[in-house]
Amino acid sequence: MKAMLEGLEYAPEDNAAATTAATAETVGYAFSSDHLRALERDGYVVVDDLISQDVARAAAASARAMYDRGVMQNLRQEGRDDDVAVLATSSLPAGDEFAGLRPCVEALLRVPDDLRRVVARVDDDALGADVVSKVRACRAPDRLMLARYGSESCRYVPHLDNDPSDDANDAGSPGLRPSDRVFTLIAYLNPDWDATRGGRFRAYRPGVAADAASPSDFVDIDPILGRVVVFDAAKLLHEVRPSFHDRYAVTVWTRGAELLPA
Ligand SMILES: O=C(O)CCC(=O)C(=O)O
Ligand SMILES: [Fe+2]
Repeated sequence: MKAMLEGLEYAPEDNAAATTAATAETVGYAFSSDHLRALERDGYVVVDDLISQDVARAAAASARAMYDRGVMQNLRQEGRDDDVAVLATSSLPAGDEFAGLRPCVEALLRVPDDLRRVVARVDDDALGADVVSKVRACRAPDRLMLARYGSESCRYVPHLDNDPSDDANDAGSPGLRPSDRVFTLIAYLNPDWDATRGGRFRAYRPGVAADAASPSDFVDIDPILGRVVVFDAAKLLHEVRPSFHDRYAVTVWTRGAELLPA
């Protein structure tokens, strides 16, 4: 197992700027000011062209291999049924069967720099102060989470990823606490997903309580291959609806700049 988890020597903080610069010529930037306006207005934005289908497919195969190897575990947290593996971005699992994760993770780790580029290009007045300050503050983290929801109606009840009213919000080491989360980035890794499989990501409108919500109070998003959802970790109430098929995703929580090592 140790050999399997050996590092790939990928340093996200250094690498983010370099890889963004290197790929900008060929792939362009995934985010525009419209994405940031949606993020501000709705608390979330869906981006379908950040990760190519090939990259997502390779990541999906590696995620499945991780599960098959028994690396993912249920956290026994009330309200969530997923099995997860928390991985250091600097030491993604080595070996061919896991290599597919890396390009997908790299794409997610570039997002903070990409968002800052958008903010730098756009007039501040055109964007809200809250989203601008969060984009300026957010940084690529040094951990990511791989999650699998099984087919037995596995779900995650409505919650905030950064919830000050939760006793556990400040638990953990600096940089890894829920309270450190700024934006949540989730890449879905599910080829051939269709509505009969359930497992939708439900995003509630701002200010709505989940137990009093009517259908016009939320949007359901299919976890299709290569789709990325970006949302405000402290603002967007969300859930995973019961899933009737294996459902994989990789999650990155961008964190505040003040938490970066000097
Ligand atoms: O996989 C998803 O769609 C969301 C999962 C989630 O909300 C979480 O892990 O906090
Ligand atoms: Fe969540």
